[in-house]
Amino acid sequence: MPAPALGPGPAAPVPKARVGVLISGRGSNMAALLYASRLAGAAYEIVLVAANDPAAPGLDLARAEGIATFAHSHVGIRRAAFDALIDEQLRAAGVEYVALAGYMRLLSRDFVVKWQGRIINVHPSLLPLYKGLDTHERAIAAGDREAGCSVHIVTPELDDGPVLGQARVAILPGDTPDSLAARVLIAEHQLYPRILNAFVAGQR
Ligand SMILES: Nc1nc2c(c(=O)[nH]1)N[C@@H](CN(C=O)c1ccc(C(=O)N[C@@H](CCC(=O)O)C(=O)O)cc1)CN2
Ligand SMILES: NCC(=O)N[C@@H]1O[C@H](COP(=O)([O-])[O-])[C@@H](O)[C@H]1O
Repeated sequence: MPAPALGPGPAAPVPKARVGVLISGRGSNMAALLYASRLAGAAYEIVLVAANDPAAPGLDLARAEGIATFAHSHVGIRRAAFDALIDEQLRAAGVEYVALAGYMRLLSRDFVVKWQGRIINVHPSLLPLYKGLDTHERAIAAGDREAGCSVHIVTPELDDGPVLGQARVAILPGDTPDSLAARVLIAEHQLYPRILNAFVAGQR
């Protein structure tokens, strides 16, 4: 009796997309991306967390979780030169996609063009409403009934790229910018990992 023909065998695992996260502060969105990347079936892994402030608390969290980090102050360095420093670190780490997570620096055109189509950002408003900073103050001052967050493609213009996903959050009577920000942050932590996963999976 001839031995049964061996099938092709188990498919080779699809390598996970290598993601670099840029932060400036506490890094709660970075943490949400990191923990989601460890769930079964995640299409990405975080291979570097970089910050423009060596004192960013998110760096301690990343290091404690075994993620490589890079930090350098941007103060006194021309924007394009600083971005080139970040770019060098991202490429050295083999990063394929960049996720901005509370990164509070406008990126230079040269940097964005180099990463165009592979760099996304989470923004605390329902774009195109309230690009830039102080989004919750502005929504409350305008008397809006709802706020929220957006994940968008990063382009050279500020918060102007195509929106990949949004989550809406009701503005409650008596809301302050801080109380609203706290609820929008919950929505960000749910939206961002889902969008990043779909984004990298759709390009594999
Ligand atoms: N070229 C781009 N760069 C960045 C984008 C983008 O869409 N295109 N998104 C921002 C994220 N962001 C809001 O979501 C944002 C970050 C920073 C600023 C800003 O005005 N920064 C000042 C410094 C402010 C400070 O240090 O407190 C600056 O860079 O001079 C606005 C919006 C990330 N970058
Ligand atoms: N314009 C960029 C911007 O305002 N980003 C916002 O900064 C916070 C960072 O929190 P985190 O460091 O805990 O992720 C987040 O709410 C993010 O949407």
